[in-house]
Amino acid sequence: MGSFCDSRGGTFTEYNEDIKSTRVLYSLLYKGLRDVVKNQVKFTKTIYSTKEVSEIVGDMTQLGSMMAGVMFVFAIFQQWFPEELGNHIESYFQRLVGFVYPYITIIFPEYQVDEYERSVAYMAIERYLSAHSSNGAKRLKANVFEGGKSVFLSMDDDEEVIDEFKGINIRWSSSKIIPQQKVLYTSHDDEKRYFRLTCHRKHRDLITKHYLHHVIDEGKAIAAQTRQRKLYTNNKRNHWSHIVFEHPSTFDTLAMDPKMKNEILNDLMTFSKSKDYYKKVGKSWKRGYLLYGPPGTGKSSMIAAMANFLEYDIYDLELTSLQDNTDLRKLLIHTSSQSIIVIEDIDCSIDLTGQRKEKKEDSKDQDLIPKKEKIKKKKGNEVTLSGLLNFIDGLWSACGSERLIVFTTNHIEKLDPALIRRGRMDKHIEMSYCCYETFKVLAKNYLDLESHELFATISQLLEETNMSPADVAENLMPKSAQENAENCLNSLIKSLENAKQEVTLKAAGEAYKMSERTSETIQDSDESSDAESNNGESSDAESFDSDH
Ligand SMILES: Nc1ncnc2c1ncn2[C@@H]1O[C@H](COP(=O)(O)OP(=O)(O)OP(=O)(O)O)[C@@H](O)[C@H]1O
Ligand SMILES: [Mg+2]
Repeated sequence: MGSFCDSRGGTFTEYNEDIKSTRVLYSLLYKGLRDVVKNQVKFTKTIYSTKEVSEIVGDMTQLGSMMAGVMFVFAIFQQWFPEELGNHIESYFQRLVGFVYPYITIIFPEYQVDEYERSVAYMAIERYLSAHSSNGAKRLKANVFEGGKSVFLSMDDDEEVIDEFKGINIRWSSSKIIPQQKVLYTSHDDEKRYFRLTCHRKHRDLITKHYLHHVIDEGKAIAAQTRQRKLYTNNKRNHWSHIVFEHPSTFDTLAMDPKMKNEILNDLMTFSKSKDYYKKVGKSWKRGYLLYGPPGTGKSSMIAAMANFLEYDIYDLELTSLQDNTDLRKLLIHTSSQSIIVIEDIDCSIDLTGQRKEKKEDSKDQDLIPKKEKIKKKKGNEVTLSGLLNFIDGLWSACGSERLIVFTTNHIEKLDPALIRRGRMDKHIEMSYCCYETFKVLAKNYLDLESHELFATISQLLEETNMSPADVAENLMPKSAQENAENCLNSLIKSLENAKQEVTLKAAGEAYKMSERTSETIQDSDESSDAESNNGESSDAESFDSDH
């Protein structure tokens, strides 16, 4: 703590002992300040004479008391003055200002009224200003992407820049409104940002008819070029939080049957170009994919490959953290177009497996079954099947466009038919165990091998075992710099032989159990037939006796 000399030579620490209350502190500080100013500060040369300094201090005191008086009157005025009268006076005042003030201002809020999504205009202006005039701004905000490779600079709050368009100067400023209600802290979601455009009113037409379109079109073009794809996930406050999405999986690295791969690529390509077609047939522009198959067969990798192929964002929806269907709808509204909404392992997300009452065989349409019933809930989870069905294919599915909805599961048999019927899950894709075609793609990707004498053995073994592409990939990955392609192929053959042995043992075990069961049944049936025959003999003897 710095020491502070006053006329009595005391130091700041002495003030410490006397402090009783803030009032005392203020008067001490005021006295200290007056002493310092009056007695001329020791380490600066004399600027004013003592007489002048005391005049200044005197004026300052008068000024201070005058300001206090004005503040007091203003507070009373604000408190008691009738509001509507105040509004009238204010509107007349605004008009008066309008006559003398030659500029117009246009405000662009970050969120439109009652909108969940950021306004397109705001985002386009943000992009435009960051590219065009952020070099004029003195305070900038930096968003770093791709691990620092790309930095997006935008104007900081309360900053101002001048843009020039067809010879006229347009002033842009950015600001934010802090919520009125007293909150402990304002999170990002509470602050409402806006851009303000100011220009001379004689350029009104040029601005509204040409300049704004130019800004928004150019901002969208810049956004498309520098688009950072994002991976979103729903957080505890039922908002989407995101990270930059960078996943290496593509359809080239995805090992699967080439015919099936092409079919999926064509399906995706057709979907992304069918905006008018979906409009013509009256369907919302979305498509459902159900990826099912054993663990480690590439379902999640397929989703990443789809997103990279279409350049879509991914919304990874964790159903278990939702409270109810409203949360589900709210999240859906917040998703942007050109995105994939993913629910992984849908069979164990919430209890959707067979929670419907046993259906009578003759029930015509699955959808007639009452969907309102609540599913046995995990603690606090009120998301219902009907909520999910509407999410996929109901009225709510129409909000937003160009969107894929992807479910993955290891157990398709557990899922409710209504959930995966066409129109909801339009395309069902089975990701299966590794076959020879899949193996060849993995060998090419992992070992740069297109053929090898060991391939024939591997092909034979793959037919006799069920090994997932994940396990095959693990074997093909060199574990040290010394391991070459042949070592990896041999390690794969070894694993396949072990898997084959397990399959044989398992089959043998099943066969043994089966034979056990049959011999037991044979034994039982022998015993029962013996018993029957004994019964038969005794009853014959009885009847013989009675006849004779
Ligand atoms: N068909 C495949 N082609 C290429 N790599 C694959 C394939 N299947 C699995 N893999 C590899 O195995 C790992 C696991 O794959 P992935 O996560 O996609 O499996 P999954 O089907 O989603 O499994 P789970 O059902 O357990 O979620 C990934 O690192 C991926 O590289
Ligand atoms: Mg997965």
